[in-house]
Amino acid sequence: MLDIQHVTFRYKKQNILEDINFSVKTGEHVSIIGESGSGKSTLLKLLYGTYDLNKGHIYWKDEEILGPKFNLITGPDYMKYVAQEFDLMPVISVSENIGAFLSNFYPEEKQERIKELLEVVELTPFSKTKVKELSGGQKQRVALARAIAKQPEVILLDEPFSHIDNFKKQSLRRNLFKYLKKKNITCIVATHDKDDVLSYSDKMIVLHDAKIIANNTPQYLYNNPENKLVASFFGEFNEIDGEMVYANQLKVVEKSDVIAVVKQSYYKGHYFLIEAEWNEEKVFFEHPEKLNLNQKVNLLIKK
Ligand SMILES: Nc1ncnc2c1ncn2[C@@H]1O[C@H](COP(=O)(O)OP(=O)(O)OP(=O)(O)O)[C@@H](O)[C@H]1O
Repeated sequence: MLDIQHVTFRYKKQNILEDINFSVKTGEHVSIIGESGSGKSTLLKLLYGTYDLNKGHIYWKDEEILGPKFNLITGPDYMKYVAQEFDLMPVISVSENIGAFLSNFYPEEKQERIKELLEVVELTPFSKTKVKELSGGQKQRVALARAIAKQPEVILLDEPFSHIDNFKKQSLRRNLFKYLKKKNITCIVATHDKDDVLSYSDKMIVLHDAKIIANNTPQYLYNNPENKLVASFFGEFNEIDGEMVYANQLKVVEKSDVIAVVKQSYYKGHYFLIEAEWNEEKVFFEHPEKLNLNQKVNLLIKK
């Protein structure tokens, strides 16, 4: 178990993280979300032992994770951290980068392992390409493969698919997260992308104003978004009488007391997102067809 106890951290005078407490069981997949600058990357760096804590403790099993005051080399050997800037060797090939930390005493096993990892990140055709000749997204995939090459007990991923195009992202995400679950690797992901969270995370931690404001399963937080920050992570929403109502929970009906005036229809593929005005406020709802400007519609919440 990874145990984070009363962690407080500041870069200069301002607390970036304040009294942070949570635990992650072995093999669990946890997402850290929050606005830009809320401290997600900093938290991953603290888990990796990059900085000394101002207060608190971090343990993996019975071992305390300590910062540079106590360790010459950052990062325990059972942990891997894939930062937003990947630290690869540009003039050697993709395969050589992935295999860089694998033992040369077992050359056949090493080649087998590299082959398996190339398949996980879908880079088999690039195995002999020099890393400096790859695109940003391809480099990110090499960094991910390299991080899991030696099978860490814990992997920390900072925006792991940020450079990867939508064509590849879905399958890569499935491959990687399935692989980590199969190998029982504990995984902590800092992300802005709900698709990283909804189908894969056991828990989701929300950071705001240096604190954890929610820590629960994605299903629970989706169904009970207590505040705007959580609701906005999952999609377009309205605040109606203090309650968060997703755009897909607001329906056009024959009769209701809520009469809104359509202002805009946005094409979204299998539906339109409609922006309308009600009581001089904007409301958003989903509708199967485009609606006309200034058309009046009756709305009802249906959860
Ligand atoms: N090395 C540093 N020195 C001083 N302040 C820093 C340093 N790194 C980050 N910060 C500040 O700490 C805060 C948290 O930054 P952090 O990178 O952890 O946020 P984040 O949630 O990961 O953001 P993003 O989603 O944009 O990646 C920000 O206000 C940032 O400016």
